Parts: sequence; structure tokens; C-alpha cells
Amino acid sequence: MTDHHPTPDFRFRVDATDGQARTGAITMPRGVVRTPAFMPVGTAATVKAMYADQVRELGADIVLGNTYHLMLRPGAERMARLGGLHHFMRWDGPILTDSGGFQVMSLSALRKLDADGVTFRSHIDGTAHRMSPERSIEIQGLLGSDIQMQLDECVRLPAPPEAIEKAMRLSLRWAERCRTAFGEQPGKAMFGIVQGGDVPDLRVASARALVDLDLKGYAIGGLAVGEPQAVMLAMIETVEPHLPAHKPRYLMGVGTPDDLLRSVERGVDMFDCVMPTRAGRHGLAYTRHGRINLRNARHAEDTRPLDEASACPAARDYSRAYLHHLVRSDEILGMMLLTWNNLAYYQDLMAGMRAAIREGRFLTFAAETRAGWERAEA
Ligand SMILES: CNc1nc2cc(C(=O)NN)ccc2[nH]1
Repeated sequence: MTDHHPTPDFRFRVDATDGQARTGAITMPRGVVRTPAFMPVGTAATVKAMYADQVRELGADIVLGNTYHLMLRPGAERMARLGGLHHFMRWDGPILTDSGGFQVMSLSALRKLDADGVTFRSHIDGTAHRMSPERSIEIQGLLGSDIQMQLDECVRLPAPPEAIEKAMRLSLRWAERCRTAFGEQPGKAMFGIVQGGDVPDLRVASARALVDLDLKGYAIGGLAVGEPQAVMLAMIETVEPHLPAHKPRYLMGVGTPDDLLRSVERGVDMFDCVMPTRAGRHGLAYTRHGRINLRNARHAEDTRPLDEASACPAARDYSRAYLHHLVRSDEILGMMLLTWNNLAYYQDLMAGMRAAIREGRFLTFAAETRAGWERAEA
């Protein structure tokens, strides 16, 4: 395995491939991101219910910050005065921030979109805000983000092709404006976001236009927005041949463990999703035996841990009976342990994929992993 060290600039290297699947690393001044990579979501400057050190220890190299939440609270200029997001939350590795566009459209109130950006009211206190491509990049810079996302317009599916095309073309114009606003920041990157809904021709047009901007990485956005998994996978297959093989591909907002296997198989390098953390807070455990709902009465006297073979204490040292009790009692420790378990499982899955790709056995690994989920618990 090629060992990777932080570098003064932003570099991506593919170390091995197996079919369309790739494994390698992004090296940046703040650290190395082994790919395929899963980014825990740290919405309000915290990966909910986790210490930053725990997130690092379970194998995460990079976390995601949400621009929409942080610009509203504590505020971008305030965050800069406080030393930036890394210092604030004590995460010394790379941070990727989204642009805020998706959350403005899904969380804010009274939002109005125009050619220059979006005007909206905060879901927290109703104050009015304006987000332009330039302001989004400025905010991400003030936060200290290492990988910044362009502002784009993401449409929910199903949607009329005209609406999808309009949003995709607006997103391309915003990509150029973000590229200009970002300028040259050695060691940092700005990624474009391929849009185009579930319309292959629009997806290809979006990808080709973004590649002409010669960006450092490319996200595939506007998926996992209500479409069937088959449609999501078809869009990845449509876009992949048009993205440069030597730059990272990031699938936004995805996904379940099965989504991750099938997307890595199709050439995706990076992921973020609230699934492991949100599910953990709701009593759901992701394990190599499949998903387990600890609220279910069948666990009330089950003395087994979630996974005795796991290196994660939350999976190995606590009985299901205890986790069931904590979940039924709405105890904070229940959320903490299940979040810890779930993030550890997701990182173990990514590490397993990286090793399998290096050893040319990815499809076997994927099949064995799925079989483990199906096997009725011993
Ligand atoms: C949970 N599904 C899901 N889809 C997403 C798409 C985007 C996007 O296109 N941003 N520009 C962001 C977050 C997402 N989360």
C-alpha cells in the first residue's frame, strides 16, 4: 500500500482499480483521505453524539460541515474570529463543506431563487438571508473549509425535464462564478456538482461543461432525493465515463451500506450521509449482520453484543439487552453508543472495500458483505 503523507497542495492518487472501483487517497495540508471514503456529517460543528477524537479513532479521515447551519449559527464571520471550524470543533483533519444550496431549499422558509442566488429566512429565528455563489464560497472560506462545494440548485425528483434543465444550467453558471470567487487556494479545492436529475442527456451535458472548468473534483448531486436506487445507479453509470479518472468523484447524500457498495463498484470515491448518525439516534444499529432495531422487544434479554468481532467498544462490550433498555428509556447513552457503533461499521465497510479493491476481490467482498446482512443471526 503506497503510504500517503500530507502535502502542501491538493493531490489525488489512484493506487489500484478493480473494474470501475478505485482505491487511493487525497492528500492535503491537513491530512490524507483514504478513498473510497465515507464522511461523517458534522452539521452544527459536531458529529452528533460523538467526540471528535472518537470520530478520528474509528477511522474517519474527513468530516462534512453544513454551510447553511453554520452561517446561521454561530455565523461565518464569528467562526473566523474564533479561529475557524477546525479549531472550534477540535477536528484537525480535512473538512468538506457543502455550499448550503440543498439545505436552503430543504430547510429554510420563504425562499426565493433567482439568477444571482437565493433569498431565504432562517428556520432558526426567521431572519432574512441572501446566498449567492460568491457569498457561499466566502462563507466556506471563513469557516476554513478544505474542500468547498459550488452553489447549485438541486431539484427533488420526480420533476419535469424543463425544470431539471433550468436548474442544471443555472448550476453551471454558478459553478463558473464559484470557480472565479474561489480563485487559487493551494492545498484547498473547489468541487463542481453534476446535476441533471434523472435525464441522462442533461447529466452528460452538466458533467462535460464542469470538466471544461478543470476543477479539482466532481460531485454527483441531486440524487437520493426520492428516486429508486436503480435510477440513482443508472445516473452514476451515465456520468462516470465523462468524469476524469484522475480526479475524485463524490456522491452527495449517499447512503445505505448497499448504496455504498453499488456506488463504489461504479467508480465513486467519496460519500456523505446522515444515515449512520441519524439512525443511531433513533435506536437503529448497522452491523455486519444487517440492520437491527434495538427498540424491538426481542432484544430485551439478549445478552449478546451487537458484534463480538468488532474493534468498536460500542459493538463489542455492551449487550443488546442494555442497548434496548437505553433506547426504550430514551437515555442519551443509547444515542451515543449506537452512533459510535454505526460510524464504526461504516468506516469498517469502507476499509474493507479499500482492501478488497487493492487485492482485486471487490465483487467477492460485496457479495460476502451482503450475504452477512441476509444471514439470520446465529
Ligand atoms: C439524502 N439525499 C441527498 N441528496 C443530496 C443532494 C445534494 C446536492 O445535490 N447538493 N448540491 C446534497 C445533499 C443531498 N442529500
